Amino acid sequence: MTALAQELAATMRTPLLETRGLSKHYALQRSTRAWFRREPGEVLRAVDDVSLSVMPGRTLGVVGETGSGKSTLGRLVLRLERPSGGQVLLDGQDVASGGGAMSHRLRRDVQVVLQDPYTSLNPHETVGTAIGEVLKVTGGVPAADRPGRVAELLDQVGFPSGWADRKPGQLSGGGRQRVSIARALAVGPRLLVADEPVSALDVSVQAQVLNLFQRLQSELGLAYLFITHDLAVLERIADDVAVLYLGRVVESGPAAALFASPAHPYTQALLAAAPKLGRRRSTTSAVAGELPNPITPPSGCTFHPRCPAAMAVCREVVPLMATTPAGQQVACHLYPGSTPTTTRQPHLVNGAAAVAHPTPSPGGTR
Ligand SMILES: Nc1ncnc2c1ncn2[C@@H]1O[C@H](COP(=O)(O)OP(=O)(O)OP(=O)(O)O)[C@@H](O)[C@H]1O
Repeated sequence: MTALAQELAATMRTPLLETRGLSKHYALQRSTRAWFRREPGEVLRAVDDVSLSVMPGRTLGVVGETGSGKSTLGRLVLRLERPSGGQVLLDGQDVASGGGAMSHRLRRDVQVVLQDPYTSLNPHETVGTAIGEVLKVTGGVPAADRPGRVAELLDQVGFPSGWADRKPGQLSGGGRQRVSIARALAVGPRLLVADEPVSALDVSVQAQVLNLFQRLQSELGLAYLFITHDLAVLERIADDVAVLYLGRVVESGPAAALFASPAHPYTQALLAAAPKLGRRRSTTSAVAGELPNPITPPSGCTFHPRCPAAMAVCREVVPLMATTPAGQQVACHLYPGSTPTTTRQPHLVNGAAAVAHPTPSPGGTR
């Protein structure tokens, strides 16, 4: 193998983006603490010890009910919030210890597409101006070349170049989402963090925008961290999936294995309730029982009060990640390897220090 081929092979094995034991714990306000009878120092664990990786050119889907920590995870990856613990790595390098150069690289390499592009688009500005502004700020494209580059970007997202003169109000929801994708592409990213990018769209338009994401991935080699509450969307677009419940990953693995044989009872319930893409379903919880208050999470496995397979151990002990025969990682006492040995149990009562981590799977998530 030539040196170049070896370097290329190593690049393909290194995750573009990785989180290791990433956590975000929010301090509780004094009044909230008093109301819920929590002690000073107790926190809301929005994201708790999450380890994931996104390989170049692949899509990692993150799914979970409202309040499971998906958006917080996205903000942590984008460094819009500081983590309480753990690391975010870009090409294997810790972004927190990489100084200004690393922050600059993160801003260039990782861009975001949000659910509601209206909030980020100026209603008085034309589409062309909105995209041109990004080219101006990020540099690299001389002023004279910007209109041509804007036309190219509009073409890439499926717009006629004549639409550069339109304003956001003259576009449909799908059209505005295309503009926000074009703006993200203007920076030249390698990864898009897409936070519920199709949730606000009509079902017919959802499919078109997902097609666009897929086409851009194959044309530009983009990777996606695709955040959604809707498993049907991930079935269409994800290579790997991580399922979040109350801030923790309960199952992850290759999408094909996870959809064929979901291992965790929570994933099974989400999947049973998920419609096929193209049929609208309510955004209220699809899983029996209510999502517990994250300020007072259940002990042991936090899913146990809603779990049809709950056992006594589930009320007491936080499950470790185990590997299923099909290759998923799952944190559930139903699987050998998830229940820690008695010598380790003192560390594993919910709310205590970090739980041991599995080693990365070659599939991209863990
Ligand atoms: N700035 C904050 N301060 C305190 N708590 C927060 C803050 N941001 C988020 N949370 C809490 O963290 C938890 C996770 O919220 P997050 O928005 O990440 O979930 P989500 O899965 O994205 O939900 P949704 O689908 O509704 O956006 C929730 O309990 C939320 O109330």
